[in-house]
Amino acid sequence: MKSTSILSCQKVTVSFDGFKAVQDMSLELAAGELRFLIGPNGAGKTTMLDAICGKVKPAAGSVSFHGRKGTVDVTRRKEHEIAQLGIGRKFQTPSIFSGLTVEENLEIAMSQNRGVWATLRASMNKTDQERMDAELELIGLGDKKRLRAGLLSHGEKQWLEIGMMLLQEPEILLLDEPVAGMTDKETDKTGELLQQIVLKRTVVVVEHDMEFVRNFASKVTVMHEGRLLKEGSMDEVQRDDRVAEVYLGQKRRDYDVVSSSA
Ligand SMILES: Nc1ncnc2c1ncn2[C@@H]1O[C@H](COP(=O)(O)OP(=O)(O)OP(=O)(O)O)[C@@H](O)[C@H]1O
Repeated sequence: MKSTSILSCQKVTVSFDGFKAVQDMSLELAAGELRFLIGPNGAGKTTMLDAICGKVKPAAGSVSFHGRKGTVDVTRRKEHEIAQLGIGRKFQTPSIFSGLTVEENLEIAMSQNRGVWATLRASMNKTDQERMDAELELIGLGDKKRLRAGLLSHGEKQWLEIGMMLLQEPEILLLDEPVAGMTDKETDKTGELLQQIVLKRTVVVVEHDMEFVRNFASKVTVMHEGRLLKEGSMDEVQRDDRVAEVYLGQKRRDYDVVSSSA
């Protein structure tokens, strides 16, 4: 039973010039869960991830990370410190080095974790090589490790970036629309990859692709106008009239997908 809390956000409010993009939002994550954060455009999903990774500072509320190094009040730390503590953030556009090979990209990610040591060591040792091979296998790019990253498909680039993040050993991974622009096959592979990742880590995914959410989510958090609207299984969320209403008002297409399987 995975029930140890790894992140606790209490009544978080984020304001931009007086406009509350996130308001009184609470979110509790258990270690090892794959949580989906959904809601219509402008609901505050991305801003909530920003508050967790320190990109924005809440005007009110608390964000406590119960990581390997004990409990940390994230709102008091800088973004790079939070990343080092174990909260990794992936944005929509992959930030990889296109001119370098897949393997070289992963090598750089691994050395970033190590700081000074990496610059002192010219080549990877056996343990590093094994970690790298395991990561390549996990992200499904083993046979493309010598290919220049710029030549990968859109989906493969996203997986490479996820692999790079994993080599930095985050305890929580925050992903913003990871399957946007992917083919159906790539989307399914991404879902399977996330299921593998949560065997060791906790993942939060902001997502608009409802079919993807339905296929891979166990617990879903719905936001609307900066607030928590509903939390529960996809079935519970799909049956909720208020959820249907906000999707009807703002995103007819998403709602149709949600309701068609309810
Ligand atoms: N830096 C900012 N300055 C001012 N307003 C902002 C800023 N960032 C976000 N907002 C506003 O806050 C609200 C929430 O935005 P946010 O991007 O968090 O929503 P979202 O749920 O992720 O939306 P989407 O699904 O469209 O990406 C929106 O109204 C947005 O315009």
